[in-house]
Amino acid sequence: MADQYAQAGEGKRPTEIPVIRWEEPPEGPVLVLLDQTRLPSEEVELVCTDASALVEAIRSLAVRGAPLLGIAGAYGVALAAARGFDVDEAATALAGARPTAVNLAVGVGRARSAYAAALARGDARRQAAAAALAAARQLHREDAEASARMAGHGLALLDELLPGGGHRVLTHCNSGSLVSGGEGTAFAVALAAHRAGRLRRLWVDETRPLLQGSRLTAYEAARSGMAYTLLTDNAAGSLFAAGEVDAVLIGADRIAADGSVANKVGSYPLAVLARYHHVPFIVVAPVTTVDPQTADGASIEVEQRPGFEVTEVTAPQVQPAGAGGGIPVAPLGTQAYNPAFDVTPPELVTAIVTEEGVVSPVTAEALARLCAGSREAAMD
Ligand SMILES: CSC[C@@H](O)[C@@H](O)C(=O)COP(=O)(O)O
Repeated sequence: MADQYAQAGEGKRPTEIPVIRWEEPPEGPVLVLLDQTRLPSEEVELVCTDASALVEAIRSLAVRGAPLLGIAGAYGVALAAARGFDVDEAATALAGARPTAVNLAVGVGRARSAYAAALARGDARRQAAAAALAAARQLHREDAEASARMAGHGLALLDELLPGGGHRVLTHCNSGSLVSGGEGTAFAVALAAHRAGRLRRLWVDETRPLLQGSRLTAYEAARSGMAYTLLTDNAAGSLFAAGEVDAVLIGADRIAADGSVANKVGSYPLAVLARYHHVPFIVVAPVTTVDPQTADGASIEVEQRPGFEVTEVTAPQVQPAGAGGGIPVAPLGTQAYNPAFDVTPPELVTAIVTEEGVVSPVTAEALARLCAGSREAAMD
């Protein structure tokens, strides 16, 4: 089956411009983002001069994906501080821009605490702003390191679970370098397998309604030179039934204390399919995505997105037609159910791979031990 699919790409960098960067032109500091809503057609930068522009970029998914949201949130606080805005107000707006990915609140909290601690020890506002920026840069570096370590642990796990090699991996949404300071979470594992010569194929779910799979993951896969194939989300069942999937690799937006995993809507059905077909369902996420304050899956707030994302197809090239500015694909006035995420219970998750190691089987106790170990290491 594999031979009929075309292989694209020749090992290029994932994008020509960085996904996020801080700059200090003479007019004042700015946060420059790769506008992910414009991919794959074009790589366009979005320049944020204040936190409210960043809040809008987060809501519109110009910047997205749990780890990157954390990094962006931290830089957003630094931006507000550097430009003399009310830092608490900016931090509250940023942390609330999207509710499900816990990394956003974690990143905002890290920079805000650094700012507050600097003021508390008597630093001037300018120095406190520098402390917030240092915290954002630190988080950015840590995420890159975590990403490399997750890739190593994840590949070792794949090799252990699938000793025959030639892995055929299915992924959903986008979890590569577009969501990270490094090469990402789940996608980074697939990339490590590709580089080690052990990835036979990456199956890429298109990920309706906003197409993070086809627009972003396929983009990254093509540029990496790996063998990949795009499928509609509803084709996954027949792919499993045909015996073409050896493992599922996905990221996470929030992992509750009991091991329930919130990720892009469509992840839970894949977990059910994987269980039925005896295929490992592996979640790859940094420890910052584990939220000990959220007890279980039912306590995770799932972001509800506007219905027009389902009732219209949008693209930068099309002229406004419906409420969201896209081409209607449903009768005008149709109501849509559009949760951005779903929650997979821990019993359907084979393993959670973090930079600190692998949790399998997934239990509240094992997760708590992992998080406690990571906190201790951070304090050393
Ligand atoms: C490390 S990526 C994990 C998740 O953030 C990713 O799978 C995802 O669901 C992103 O959703 P998005 O709505 O595009 O921000």
